[in-house]
Order: sequence, then structure tokens, then C-alpha cells
Amino acid sequence: MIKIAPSILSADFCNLEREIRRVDSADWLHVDVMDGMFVPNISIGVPVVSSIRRHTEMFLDVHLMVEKPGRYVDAFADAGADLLSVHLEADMPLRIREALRRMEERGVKRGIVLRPITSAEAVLPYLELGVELVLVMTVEPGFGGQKFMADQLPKLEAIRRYIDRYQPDCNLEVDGGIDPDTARQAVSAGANVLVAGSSVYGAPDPAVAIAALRG
Ligand SMILES: O=C(CO)[C@H](O)[C@H](O)COP(=O)(O)O
Repeated sequence: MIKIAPSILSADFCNLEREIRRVDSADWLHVDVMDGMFVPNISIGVPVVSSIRRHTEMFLDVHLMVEKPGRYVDAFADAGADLLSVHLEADMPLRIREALRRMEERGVKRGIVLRPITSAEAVLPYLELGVELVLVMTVEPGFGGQKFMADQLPKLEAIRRYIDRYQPDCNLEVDGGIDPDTARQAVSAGANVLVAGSSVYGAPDPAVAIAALRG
């Protein structure tokens, strides 16, 4: 079963409540948090996630593009995130493990994220921990509206094999440049959660765009 997660990075931030309602036929809501250090852009933070939580019951999939993300696990858990994903490149492995352990203690689902440069094998120690999501970036993180990097497809396939072997309940999410065509490629490579920003919010009717992504 494919899940669609519209990214509110591409929404009109002046009216987030309306923008969230426009995508309520989707499965999850993807929230991109950027600190201007780990990525060269600044987006939204804890107070906005907290406000979003008060206006929707959708599953909040919060992607932390921040340095040393373990510092923020409690704050985003308090704000109502259902899942937090942290970049493997954002801190030392020991601290990434600590962040994941804290998520588990707080009852938040645990995700890990790979930049395009990071290899598939990097997920193995974390699958052993039982993470609930692996996110493969198919653009350099930081901005919406970029072109899908097809060279990430073999990595998706490899991670799908690892997941099936070691942690079959884990979701495999893909983010960056997803439209109906690249969605098909990502699903064929093993993804089951599709993040889409500009192809959903840039469409005249986001509900139609969401249906098109389901294929
Ligand atoms: O994480 C992101 C950028 O770092 C966004 O979620 C992603 O780029 C989605 O936007 P689009 O579908 O327009 O590529």
C-alpha cells in the first residue's frame, strides 16, 4: 500500500490551515525543518509544528534537516510529531543512536535519512535497532522544486532488499522531485512512501495530483 506525504514546504505559509485541508486525501503530512546550517535554507520550527498539530489529525512526518538533531527530539515530540527523521550525516553515530533512543522513549516513530552521497549500507546498523522509516533523498536537501536524481534508484533497490531481510515493517520513503513519472520509478525500486511538494501544491487541484501519484 503506497502512502502519499505532501510536503508543506511548497504550501502557502500565509494560510497553512487551508493548505493542510487541500491535501487531506493524502496519508501523511510531511514537514521539513531546516536550520540554515545543515542545509542552506531556513524553513519552520517547533511552534509551527505545534500549531499544525492543533489543526489536523493527519500523521505528522517531520524531517529534521538540522545539525545535531538529538537536541530537538523532546521539543518536536511535545509539539505533536508522530515521526521524526534524522540525517545520518547530521551528527556522530553515537548521538544519532541516542536521538533514536529518545524518540522511542517518547513514543515517536523513528526515521533515518540519507543524503544522495550516503550509501545504502549506512542503514544496516539502524535497521537492527528497528527504525520505522528510512528516507532516501532524491535531491540535495534544502529546497523544493528540484529535479529527481535517478542515480538514487539503485540505492533504493538495495535498501528495499535490506529492509525485506532485516526489518520488513520499516517504511521506505523517497523525497525530492516526485511526480507521477518519478513516483512510478521509485515505487518499482521499492519505495512505499512518496513525499511530494511542488507536484501536489503546484497543481490546480492537489487532490487530483495526490490520486495521480497513487498510480
Ligand atoms: O525535503 C525537501 C527539500 O529538502 C522537500 O520535502 C522536497 O524537496 C519536496 O519538494 P519537491 O517535491 O518539490 O521536490
